[in-house]
Amino acid sequence: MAPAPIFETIASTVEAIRSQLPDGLKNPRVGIVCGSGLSGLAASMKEVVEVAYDNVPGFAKSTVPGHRSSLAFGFMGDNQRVPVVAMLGRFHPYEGHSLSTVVYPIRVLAALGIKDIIITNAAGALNPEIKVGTVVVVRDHLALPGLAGMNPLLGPTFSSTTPRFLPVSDAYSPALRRLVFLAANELSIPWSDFAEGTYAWVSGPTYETPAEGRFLRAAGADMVGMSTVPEVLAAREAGVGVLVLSLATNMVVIPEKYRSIKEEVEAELLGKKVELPVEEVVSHEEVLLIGRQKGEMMKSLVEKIIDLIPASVRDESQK
Ligand SMILES: O=P(O)(O)O[C@H]1O[C@H](CO)[C@@H](O)[C@H]1O
Ligand code: HPA
Repeated sequence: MAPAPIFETIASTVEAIRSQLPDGLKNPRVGIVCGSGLSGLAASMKEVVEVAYDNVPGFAKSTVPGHRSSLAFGFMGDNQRVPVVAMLGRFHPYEGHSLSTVVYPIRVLAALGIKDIIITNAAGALNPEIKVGTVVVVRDHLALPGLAGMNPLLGPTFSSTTPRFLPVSDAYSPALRRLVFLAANELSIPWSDFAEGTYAWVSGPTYETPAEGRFLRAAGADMVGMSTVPEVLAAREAGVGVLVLSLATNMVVIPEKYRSIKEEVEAELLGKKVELPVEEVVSHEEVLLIGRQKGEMMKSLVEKIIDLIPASVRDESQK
């Protein structure tokens, strides 16, 4: 038997999810994707109902430390009571998930009715002016796997109304990006904690070599990570407004000059004292640590942004 078209599968997933929710939460307006170590973003939600990915047909399980595997539904906002859904844990291709599995939850969230999505991630900073702990409001991306043939939208179009050729030059909503800075101002978060930039998507799971880091920087990227872009593409395909917040959890190791083992050995042979450089490497533990340190600020920020999304804007499907 031919597999069911993807939108039919999604419709049955949506039905399965809604059957586990009270009426007020069946139609969330805003989606949130929690990046590595950022599952606490959903902690300010009220009247939370958690649905484990195990109980959602078509959802995989996240295998990455710092990612949980459930959807949290609840209300957010001080001024408004906005029904939201947060993905506590995402899927990455490097875990062995296909791109269609990676974007499946986004398509489901869109079918549940979200109008906007706030996608967060932990990422390495390529731009030396971006310090660890900075929140980078993403305004563009460089999808290396996508350019090389790994695009989640490859294949038959999602539905008869889905555009075959999706423009993505406008993928990152200026209206939503603006709200980040208004929210930061209201919360008195120092302006210096924010930057704007381009996110490079790489497949991972290896972190970058110095040459790769230099290459991405030269190509115009400010940040690099192993997620997000497939989700952005699926969200835009569904007409959902996208905001991406990248937390700089580490500097990508790009030494100004290579250590010369040849010179070191030569100096040693000549009896000279050799200062050995400290070799830096990135670790996922470091990534999670910064996520934990900045988690509270990110949580307040996301909550405030959701509060600031005017109902009129929230209910427009295209921005
Ligand atoms: O992008 P998120 O899921 O936040 O996680 C980032 O952190 C992990 C590497 O430390 C990678 O998965 C990278 O993409
Ligand atoms: N490179 C790629 N992905 C990442 C990094 C990095 O330095 N930090 C967190 N995710």
